Amino acid sequence: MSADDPLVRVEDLRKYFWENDSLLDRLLGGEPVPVRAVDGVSFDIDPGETLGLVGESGCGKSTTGETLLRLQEPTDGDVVFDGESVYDLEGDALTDFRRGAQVVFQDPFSSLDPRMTIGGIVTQPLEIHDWPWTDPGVESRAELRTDGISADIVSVTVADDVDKLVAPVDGVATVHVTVRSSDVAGDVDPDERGVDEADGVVAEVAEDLSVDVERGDGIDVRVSVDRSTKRLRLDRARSLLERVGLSIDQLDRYPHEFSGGQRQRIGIARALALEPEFVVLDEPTSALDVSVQAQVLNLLADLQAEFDLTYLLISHDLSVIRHVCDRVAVMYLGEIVEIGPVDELFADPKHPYTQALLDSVPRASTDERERERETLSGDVPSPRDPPSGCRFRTRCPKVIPPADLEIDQETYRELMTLRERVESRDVSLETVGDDGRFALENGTVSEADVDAFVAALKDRLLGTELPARHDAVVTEALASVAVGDWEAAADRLREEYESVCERRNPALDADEHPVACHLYDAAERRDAPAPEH
Ligand SMILES: Nc1ncnc2c1ncn2[C@@H]1O[C@H](COP(=O)(O)OP(=O)(O)OP(=O)(O)O)[C@@H](O)[C@H]1O
Repeated sequence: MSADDPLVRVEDLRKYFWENDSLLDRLLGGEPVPVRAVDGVSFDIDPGETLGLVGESGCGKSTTGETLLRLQEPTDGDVVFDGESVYDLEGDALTDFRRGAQVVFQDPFSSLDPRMTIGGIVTQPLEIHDWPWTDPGVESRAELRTDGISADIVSVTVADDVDKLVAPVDGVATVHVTVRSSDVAGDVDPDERGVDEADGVVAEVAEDLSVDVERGDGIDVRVSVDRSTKRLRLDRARSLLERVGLSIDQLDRYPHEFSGGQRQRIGIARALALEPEFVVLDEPTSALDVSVQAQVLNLLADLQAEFDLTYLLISHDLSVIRHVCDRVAVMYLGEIVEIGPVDELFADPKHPYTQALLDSVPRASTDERERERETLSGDVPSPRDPPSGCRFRTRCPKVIPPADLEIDQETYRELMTLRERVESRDVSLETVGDDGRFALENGTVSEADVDAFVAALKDRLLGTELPARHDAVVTEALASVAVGDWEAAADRLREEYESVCERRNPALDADEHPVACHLYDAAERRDAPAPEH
């Protein structure tokens, strides 16, 4: 892996779920229909970077995080971590990946085992991964400094297993030893680990190791790890808890004795226990009080700087993303629709979905406040049966009308919603008109009633009066509905109003700040309203 390579590369990742097919589906014997939770997602995360993944609930964010950590097996695609395909890893290489890539879950209440003490929770990954590790191939070495004593008479022995506590560089674990005469060293606490005094000589070791000094013909210094494995693990848990802002005398307490924010700190300490390079933060602050959220986000930022961490931050909350991320990927129904640097994406959101999401966040600047406001209405469609073409088109306030259709966006949106309802037969004919005015037989009104029925139906389904041309098309389509021919109605409306957005799924363009929307592809832009917002 070269210095410019991303730490994580996600390539056309797909994760489909089949297991939720209902009994009815199975009885009807149709082909199983998968939930396409993640449907062809690609992005990179550079070392030290925080990439945000944002979108409404159910868009596939958590499934993306879990699949790229190999907590779920992918349906297709690849994830390359540190230059190697995650799904090809086996044995030690897989164990190393499990150590190096960790997760912090949303809910600190359910992600901590209530029967375990905090000490047990934070030391558990250390036990599972048999920490501390020592490698017989690693050479142990001392770097000696002396003060008031000649280095020639000092001999230092370093135990082979100091790599348990000293990270080796290029196969060498180096410990830093200082030997001074007591005159220059001043007072020494003999109980402190890492310091020893004998016959007017003080030896100190900079790392978290033990040191013994003896004076005979010369000065003999021995550096070792003199604690049991259990002790080392508890010491590490203590220092981690301290680092995340908890008191070290809380090791024997249970999760229910802590607040939500403290529990999330415990979850973070657990995730960092094995010194990972990469952490997926899945809604790390969503379950917390607003007052605590910023503290936890600041802690995560401090830890990232201190330990060179790379983050994927999953959140539905754009204000959290803005606070922490370098870049952000916007996800809708299993796909990435826009990805770019966080400042650019907030100042100049391109995709109508991103624009709509941003409209739900309080504005920071007047410029942004003055942007045309669009609201995001309706629910995310089912990932079992996503809309054809652009998946956002059923809710998009900027869906592109056919080129020859002179129509304002509001009217077009209304007609597209009408089409959706006709296509899914989501119109109750029984309740049209005044009570009992129209008698329906087999879902059909009598021929004499068709005109009145269509007028009443139009009143019900449309908020505004349509221009004559469109009124004629809708009247024709609804007349088919009145006689039970839903297919003819749907065909008539499609023939007139079909959008490029439903014919083709736009791909992310190759821009610095890529977006997947037909408003931005050159061919469509000629016909479409300008994409400004
Ligand atoms: N094990 C599963 N079996 C079947 N469907 C699943 C499974 N896990 C997730 N899904 C479905 O996959 C889609 C994506 O879910 P996912 O949890 O990844 O979305 P999300 O964006 O993280 O939402 P949230 O913020 O609510 O967790 C949803 O429709 C969800 O119901």
